[in-house]
Amino acid sequence: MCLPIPATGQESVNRIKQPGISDPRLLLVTGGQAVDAVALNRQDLPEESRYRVRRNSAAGTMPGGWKGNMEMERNRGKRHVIGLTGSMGAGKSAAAKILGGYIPVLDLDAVNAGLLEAGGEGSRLLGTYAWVPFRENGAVDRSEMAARMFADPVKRKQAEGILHPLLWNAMEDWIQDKPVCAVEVPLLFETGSADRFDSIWCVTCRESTAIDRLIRWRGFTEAGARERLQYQFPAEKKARASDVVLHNDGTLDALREQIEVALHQEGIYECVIH
Ligand SMILES: CC(C)(COP(=O)(O)OP(=O)(O)OC[C@H]1O[C@@H](n2cnc3c(N)ncnc32)[C@H](O)[C@@H]1O)[C@@H](O)C(=O)NCCC(=O)NCCS
Ligand SMILES: Nc1ncnc2c1ncn2[C@@H]1O[C@H](COP(=O)(O)OP(=O)(O)OP(=O)(O)O)[C@@H](O)[C@H]1O
Repeated sequence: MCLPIPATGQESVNRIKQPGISDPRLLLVTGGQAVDAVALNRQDLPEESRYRVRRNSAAGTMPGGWKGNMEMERNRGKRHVIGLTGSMGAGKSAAAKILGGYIPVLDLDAVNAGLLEAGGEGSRLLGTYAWVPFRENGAVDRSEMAARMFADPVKRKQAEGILHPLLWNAMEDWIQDKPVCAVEVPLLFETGSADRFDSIWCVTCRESTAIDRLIRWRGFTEAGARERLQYQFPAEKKARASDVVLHNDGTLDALREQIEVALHQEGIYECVIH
């Protein structure tokens, strides 16, 4: 798949042809189109060899000329991990699905669900607390667990104390062989984890939109949605602390457009095969 470069495509073509960037393995731009990670993924190469990201020193701007290319050369091999966050119902998973068309994305809620399955490490460790509800098959009963956890701060802290370290371990393992990737982390700021990421993207929308979605698509009652949201930072606080804000009150196409712009801004379309 190719990402169109709206304004600076031709510049990119020219810059990459400048002397000094003579590495024949650079595979960047063809006729105003940047070859992105997906295109490179189609190559028959081991994953870690497919693409590298260049971080722009002027974060949030389009790649900046010759100096930018020098930096790309220097940063070759540096891993780039995006933390994708936002309040519940804002559309993180919807954004993750779109982003997953370009780079690998890990969903920590899905990892958590696996940990709570029968025989999962989370189920095993949570079994030390008598209040944790289990199904007959040995899996944690997530809906009852949510009811108990969110009604009692001590229980919530106990569960988080067991599950969060397991989630971070799973994430660290997963990102190891991913030069460019994203991780969907609902409680990124609440857990003080910003430093784990090279850039943070926040999906945001009006609270009423999020609550409507949670009622309509996720089976929440309004009270249930509001209860869980009260344990998360306000959406504006998350947005203020993020590098990229994706506004998701509109259509999924509008969300996709913003994601594509953000991929350009972070230089993720500038790829090299090494
Ligand atoms: C409470 C549990 C059992 C509910 O499971 P369920 O399948 O209903 O929901 P799921 O895990 O898909 O989470 C949905 C959303 O709930 C919110 N949420 C989950 N845990 C928490 C929490 N501890 N505090 C605030 N919000 C939370 C997030 O926005 C998340 O995206 C589960 O979320 C859980 O085990 N939570 C504790 C682990 C955790 O903190 N996960 C988030 C990691 S960043
Ligand atoms: N722009 C949109 N237009 C229509 N539906 C949307 C849009 N964004 C998200 N949705 C839908 O709203 C619901 C909630 O979105 P999503 O699951 O992505 O939120 P989330 O932030 O991941 O929530 P959680 O924290 O619970 O995982 C989903 O059913 C999703 O398909």
